[in-house]
Amino acid sequence: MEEHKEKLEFVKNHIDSYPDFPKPGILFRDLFSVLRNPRAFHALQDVMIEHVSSQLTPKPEVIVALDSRGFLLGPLLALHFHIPFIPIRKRGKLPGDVTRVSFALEYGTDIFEIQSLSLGSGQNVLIVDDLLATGGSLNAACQLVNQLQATVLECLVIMELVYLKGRDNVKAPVHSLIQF
Ligand SMILES: O=P(O)(O)OC[C@H]1O[C@H](OP(=O)(O)OP(=O)(O)O)[C@H](O)[C@@H]1O
Ligand SMILES: Nc1ncnc2[nH]cnc12
Repeated sequence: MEEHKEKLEFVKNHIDSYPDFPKPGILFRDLFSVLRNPRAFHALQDVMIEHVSSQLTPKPEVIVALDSRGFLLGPLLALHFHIPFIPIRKRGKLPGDVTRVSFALEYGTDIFEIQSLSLGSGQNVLIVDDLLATGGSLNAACQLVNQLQATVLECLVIMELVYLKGRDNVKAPVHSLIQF
């Protein structure tokens, strides 16, 4: 437990912050500054795996992650737990039959898509992303999972911008490892 906290603190200390990026008024929290440091990236992987192993029941059957920074994280869990990795992508990037939803961002609007054959009815899904801001992205992801008749066990994010109250907009349990 102490070790878990120390690893989280270590990761937090490696998150760089950029005021007024990409727009005035946004304080951008940069996941890439963690990935740049192999010890910090490893600590991040450890705390994600520990969370799923010790705090999440039932266990996920599928990892779904969000375009694009979620793609750096979801596969770490999918490989570790030997379960499928499924992407949710911004519009027009996925081939075949897709299920679609539009949503609002902290700085704009967008459309998310998932391949319709990628989830089975009743599957337990863990959704992974780097950051929770307004919650628009994660809630859209939950809608897509639900449209395919699967169940969102939890949305796991590395960083939560608590002051934006984004978790109130997500109709599924949210767990954040680091809060700002
Ligand atoms: O809680 P929200 O207000 O929805 O914002 C959070 C989302 O915003 C960022 O992605 P972005 O859309 O900037 O895309 P990127 O990962 O491709 O940079 C971030 O990686 C989350 O996915
Ligand atoms: N403040 C922020 N920092 C990094 N990514 C974000 N996505 C939405 N808001 C963000």
